[in-house]
Amino acid sequence: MGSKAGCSVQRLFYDAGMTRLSSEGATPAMAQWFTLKAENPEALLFFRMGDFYELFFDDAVTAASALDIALTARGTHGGEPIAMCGVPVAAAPAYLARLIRRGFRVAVAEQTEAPVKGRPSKGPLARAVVRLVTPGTLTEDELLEPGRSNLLLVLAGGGARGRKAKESEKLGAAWIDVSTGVFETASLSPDGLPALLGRLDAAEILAPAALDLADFTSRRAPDAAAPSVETARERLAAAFGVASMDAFGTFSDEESIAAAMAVDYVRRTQAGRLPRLARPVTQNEGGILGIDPATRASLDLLRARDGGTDHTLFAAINRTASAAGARLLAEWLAAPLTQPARIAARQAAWGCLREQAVCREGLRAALKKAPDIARALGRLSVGRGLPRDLAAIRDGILAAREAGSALHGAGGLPHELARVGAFLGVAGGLEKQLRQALAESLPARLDDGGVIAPGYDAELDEHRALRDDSRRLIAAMQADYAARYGVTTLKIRHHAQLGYVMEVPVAASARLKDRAELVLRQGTASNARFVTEELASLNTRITEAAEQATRRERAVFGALVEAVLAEADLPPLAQALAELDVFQSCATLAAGGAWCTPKVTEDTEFALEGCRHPVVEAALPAGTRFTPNDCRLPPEQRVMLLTGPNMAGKSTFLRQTALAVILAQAGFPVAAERACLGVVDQLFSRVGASDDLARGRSTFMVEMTETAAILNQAGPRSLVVVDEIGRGTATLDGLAIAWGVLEALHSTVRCRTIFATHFHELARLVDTLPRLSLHTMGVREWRGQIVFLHEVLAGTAKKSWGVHVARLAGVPVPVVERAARLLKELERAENTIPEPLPLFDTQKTLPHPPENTLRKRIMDTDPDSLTPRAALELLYELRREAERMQPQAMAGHGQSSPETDSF
Ligand SMILES: Nc1ncnc2c1ncn2[C@@H]1O[C@H](COP(=O)(O)OP(=O)(O)OP(=O)(O)O)[C@@H](O)[C@H]1O
Repeated sequence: MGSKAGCSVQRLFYDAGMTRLSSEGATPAMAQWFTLKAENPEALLFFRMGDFYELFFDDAVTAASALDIALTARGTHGGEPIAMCGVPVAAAPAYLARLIRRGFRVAVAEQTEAPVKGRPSKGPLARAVVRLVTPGTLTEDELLEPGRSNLLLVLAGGGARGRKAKESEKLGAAWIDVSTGVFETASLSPDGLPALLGRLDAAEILAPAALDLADFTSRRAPDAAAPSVETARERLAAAFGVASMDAFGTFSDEESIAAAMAVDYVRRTQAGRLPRLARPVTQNEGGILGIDPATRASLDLLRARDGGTDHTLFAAINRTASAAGARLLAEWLAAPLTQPARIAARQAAWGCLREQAVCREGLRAALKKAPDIARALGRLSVGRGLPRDLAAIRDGILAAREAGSALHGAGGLPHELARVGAFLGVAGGLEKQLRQALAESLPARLDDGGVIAPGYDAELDEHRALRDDSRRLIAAMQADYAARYGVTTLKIRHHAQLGYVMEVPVAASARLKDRAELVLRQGTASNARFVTEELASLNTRITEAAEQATRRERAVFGALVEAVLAEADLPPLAQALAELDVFQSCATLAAGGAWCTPKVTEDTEFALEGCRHPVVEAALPAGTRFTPNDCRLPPEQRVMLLTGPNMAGKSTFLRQTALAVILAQAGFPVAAERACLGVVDQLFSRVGASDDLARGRSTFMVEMTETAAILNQAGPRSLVVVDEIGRGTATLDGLAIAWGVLEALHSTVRCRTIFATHFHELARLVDTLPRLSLHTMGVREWRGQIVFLHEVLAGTAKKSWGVHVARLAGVPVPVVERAARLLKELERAENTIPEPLPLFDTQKTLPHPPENTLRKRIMDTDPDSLTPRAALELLYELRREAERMQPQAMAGHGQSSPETDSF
């Protein structure tokens, strides 16, 4: 959602377009348009005219282009034609969805007054904006993804009141899912903002202009003024009908301001009506595993790097049976826990179901039938409820009861299951009432009639009988008139303006023109239409009966909605069903075999046995087996240096280790034979190149910024998995950087680390870094080719096999051959430097001047006192110096050979 393109179009359009227009000289209807547009300058205005929503001026130009619909003109304003386009009301949801997905906001202006028949109107019908549709405040099924939350996030602080954000300044965050009523808040430091943004993946973000939203900038909502903390607390208390917010917990000042702004924004988008919101729950920042956006992006948790959802961790583990269950699974996967006790409680819940196949199947069957109670409640609470939403509540309560019977068949339930199980039998009275009230076959909309079952409401039955009786009267009257006037083809029809009329063919009408009781009202080429006093009175009776039936049906529907909204047990029931679905999903996954229950502890152990990458495993071609690997990072060897050829499976190994942590701490099964993990507080994964050219940062700059973030933020309880640090720059600079980073992770940050690299020189660090272990990806050479074993073994890779991989990838043969020869040459040159490095021999390659300080340093160095690192550093300095002093000689390396010329 929220494409950058969409937003820039929008911004351009508001800046350049609307502000220069004046309503002077507008027709009354256009004056109305100007008023409504001025109230909603940041939105496209859908202006209801009959059966169409029309858009005018720049709104029309923008919408026509975004929706690929015809742009026309209607009348003039200020001497210029008024641009116009429109969408039929019946098709509006699909058009709205397209606009919202492109990041637009849409204000829907309806006619709030009905035209009165027979009374000419004095001016345009009254219109008002009844809804501001924005990406983060949706309730309609057509506009929402069933299995994903749709959040509005509001941030306060960090300059909310004109101050510049300071490192120490706390931010307040509040997020609401209008479609389900979820309302949560958090207080966080500015450092924690990227992780929160990545975790929530909000559809729309209201934030002070001073706050950098990085990759989420395109989801920014128009700025809004922040209230004072006193006003914020008063508004929140009023919204929830309590004397003070203290009743709900302790909220920081900024948290209260963010929460009040969120409530205000939602109220504004719903045209003054506040949807049913759960009371705000403050989230403890420390209770959730910190995963920054770059880590999320590199791990394909909920969305893959290609933007799809198929090849994701979520898709690999999802066995939920309901949309609400899928939403909660995604939420828990995005926010793994850090308290072993809470993790163990989730494990116990699904562990019990894994052992009880019959109960599990019963639950799945019941949950499959459970409609989305939370979203139905959300729509009903903002007055957009449909007949099917009431049916969803009825069927949801029933499905919950069925799930309850299946669950209680299991016996000896662990605490979490017993807790959710307690809600499954509630709201029986409401279910019975809805069962009696709703017709068997429901129309799509309330206005279509026939929602309430016959026999449920006596008054409604009475109006309906009268209305239906009148229909029988019409049939009788038609037969009577046909006989009386001797016209067998005579029909009594309803006409929009004339009401009921007697319609006869023109040929027969001549005979009737002298009948005094018949008044000719309309003639067409083929028919003549007459009215009579009898027909007029019938008209009144039928219209009144039908109107009364409609009114009464609406009232009964409204009363049912009230009853549903008053049922306090429904929101916890919906939550219980979702949780139960997540537990059964985990149990179903684990029961399929090959997934284990990890042991999550308070210490810093780390042992994965037979671990797999579930997404790579699922994508392997048929007949190919995934090779499981162990990963041990005990405190005494917590840093693993992993070398190995390209394509050997390093990235897969790194990612599967990070995914195992996420799954384990979300309380889910892990794709391994055994797992014992000391809880991780922050996870940093940098696997695979990325760049951010849109924000003016090169691949190397992104790599270094992310490396800096890891070194600044990681702590002893963190897990860092990094791949090819230093790859984006010159080899020697890259090696030097990788070297320094590895040392810092080992000795300063002291976190569990897997460091994958092609700089085999780093293996020498094992002599100086006591907690470093060396591992490599196994390969076998066979007839000049390499076979990847995908096994992680002790040791260091001898070479990178990059040229072989280039051949496999289809790089033209002459290039591969030339590369192979060059490689040999380079290796020979490298091998002329035996251990310990005889730096003194190379001095003769150095041109003098005698004042060359590097040369002097080399001359002064005692080779026996040289550590490998110091030796290497000197060597690299030496090489750089040589490059600088002998540009001509170095350039010779790049001269083309006959092979390359012929290529
Ligand atoms: N454990 C495994 N079992 C089976 N196949 C694997 C395994 N690990 C990786 N593969 C296969 O090998 C391919 C390459 O793996 P991966 O990208 O992890 O290699 P790499 O060493 O990181 O390569 P590079 O250094 O070029 O990035 C994967 O797409 C997958 O098909």
